[in-house]
Amino acid sequence: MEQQRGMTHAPGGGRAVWRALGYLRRYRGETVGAFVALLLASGANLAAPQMVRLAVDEGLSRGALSVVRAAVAGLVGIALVRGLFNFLQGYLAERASQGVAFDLRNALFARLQRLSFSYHDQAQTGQLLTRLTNDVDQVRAFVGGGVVQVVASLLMVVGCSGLLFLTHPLLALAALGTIAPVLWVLRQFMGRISPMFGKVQATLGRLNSVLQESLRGIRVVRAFSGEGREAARYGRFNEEFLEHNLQLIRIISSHFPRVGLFANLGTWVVVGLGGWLIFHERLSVGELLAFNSYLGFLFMPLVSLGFLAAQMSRAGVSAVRIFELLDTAVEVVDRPGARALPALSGRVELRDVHFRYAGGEREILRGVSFEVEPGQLVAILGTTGSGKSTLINLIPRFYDVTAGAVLLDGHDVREVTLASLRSQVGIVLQDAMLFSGTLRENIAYGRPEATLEEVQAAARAAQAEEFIAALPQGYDTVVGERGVGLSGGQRQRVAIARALLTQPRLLILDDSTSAVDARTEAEIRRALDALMRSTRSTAIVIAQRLSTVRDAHLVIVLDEGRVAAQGRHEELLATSALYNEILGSQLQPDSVEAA
Ligand SMILES: Nc1ncnc2c1ncn2[C@@H]1O[C@H](COP(=O)(O)OP(=O)(O)OP(=O)(O)O)[C@@H](O)[C@H]1O
Repeated sequence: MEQQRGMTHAPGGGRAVWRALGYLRRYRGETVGAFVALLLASGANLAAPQMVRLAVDEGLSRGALSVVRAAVAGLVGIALVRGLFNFLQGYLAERASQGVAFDLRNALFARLQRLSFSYHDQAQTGQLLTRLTNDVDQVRAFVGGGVVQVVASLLMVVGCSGLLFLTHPLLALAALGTIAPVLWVLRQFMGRISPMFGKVQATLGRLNSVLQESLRGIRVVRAFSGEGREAARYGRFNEEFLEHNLQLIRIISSHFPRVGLFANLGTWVVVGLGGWLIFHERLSVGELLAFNSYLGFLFMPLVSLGFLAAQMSRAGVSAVRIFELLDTAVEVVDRPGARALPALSGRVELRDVHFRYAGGEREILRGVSFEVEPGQLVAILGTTGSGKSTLINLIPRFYDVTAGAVLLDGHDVREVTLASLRSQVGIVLQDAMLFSGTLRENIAYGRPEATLEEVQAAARAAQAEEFIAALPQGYDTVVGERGVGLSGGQRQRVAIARALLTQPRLLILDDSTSAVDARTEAEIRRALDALMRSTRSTAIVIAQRLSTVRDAHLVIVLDEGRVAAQGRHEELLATSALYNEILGSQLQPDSVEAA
């Protein structure tokens, strides 16, 4: 889906560029400054041929050396002014466009942080990275510098044409006639180049996706000797990327010589018709020189308008991709008038909950209902794919129910603010994701202001203190990306400490203890029990161990999205065949529980 979207040839590219230009508003000073500087530089450019005309017509042909000297001095002055204003123009325009890129990147990042899980489920990370880096860069290249040049080039075209007419109307008419084919070539060029840009960006996105995926899964790749296959997959997209870029180059390089050819046409007309006019004394040599310079000046902005048009169409494609992301609706948001969830006591109720993933055919949860009192431990059990993870994702509103309701202390989670909801729910997910940084920073992720003592207390409760203390740098140990350098069990205990530090009234654990050995698991369980007793937190745990279901106040048995049975362990043992089956096949006995 992402790919198809990327492939389309940027409908609304113009509108998107226009919208990107709106970001210049914050850099109005720089933009206007660059524009004025460019106008002055162009003015200086236009004045130069007049100096040449003066030197030839008034100086050389009349033997007035002083006029020639003055004209040369004028040319030097013009060159200096032009240099200064060109510098200012370049500098200010770049400041403005860098500012726009800065704002776009921040806006995109903020949007990605807020977008719902349902979006991230489908989006390819590589495509998103490309939008934040390369697409922003394409827009940056045009906005600012490009737009100033477009306006200046248009003014230059008008100014030069005016001066040509002033110099000699007939010659001007003839010379301008040669521009028509140039415009025709540029039009053709535009039509062919802009769809190509869309393809290039989409291919780059796919290339980055393959790269990102195979780096993330490098262990799996090695384990299955998939290096060759991955290289081939990358190679395929890389080849496609190269091919699209080459096509781009072919379009560019086959069109510009034609522009040059037609530009020569103008010179032929000037030399031929101009020479005839001089011969018949209707034009001076100086005027012809000035005329030829202006004609040259006219082609410069025309050709650069061609380049700019290409750049603009490229920026348009990228801007569409950027705004598409910025405009993606965040599905899970605070409702208007949502109020903060008061301090929870920890009662949880699911009332006839139905759920279907966005675009999914099947209902994953079909009328799930249960109630949990504050401080209780709930164990969720079920066949694989029965919807256990999905169910616990609905409590902190990672997704919204399709029908029914999730209530905390009687408040529908959709009626309260997300911040107040999630700050009171502690979650340990299957993938104990850590960030590059110190262990202390990782544990304090949910409460960065926590003191070292608080961090230590959380680590102690999560049975992580011992291994952290054994590290040379202790809590200041820097863990790599995704917690590289720690074992799976260590990572999970850090993740548990992270959840505990926020002192949640409701704790949710998804398979959190599956990556630790039985002894550690027993220790963690004891720590959690102690914690739940002391804080009276409610805990909802996807059960992996017999001890969990035995201690649970309530066991929920899920089967294909329905609650097949619920009750205490002993009751279910006696009444539910499915429960007995799952106990036998899935749960690990607590051989070391007593140890
Ligand atoms: N993000 C998603 N988008 C679409 N469908 C999904 C998504 N996540 C899970 N599913 C589907 O929902 C169903 C339930 O998945 P879920 O992960 O909740 O089951 P589970 O009981 O936790 O399974 P397991 O015990 O194997 O982890 C599965 O059929 C799965 O294919």
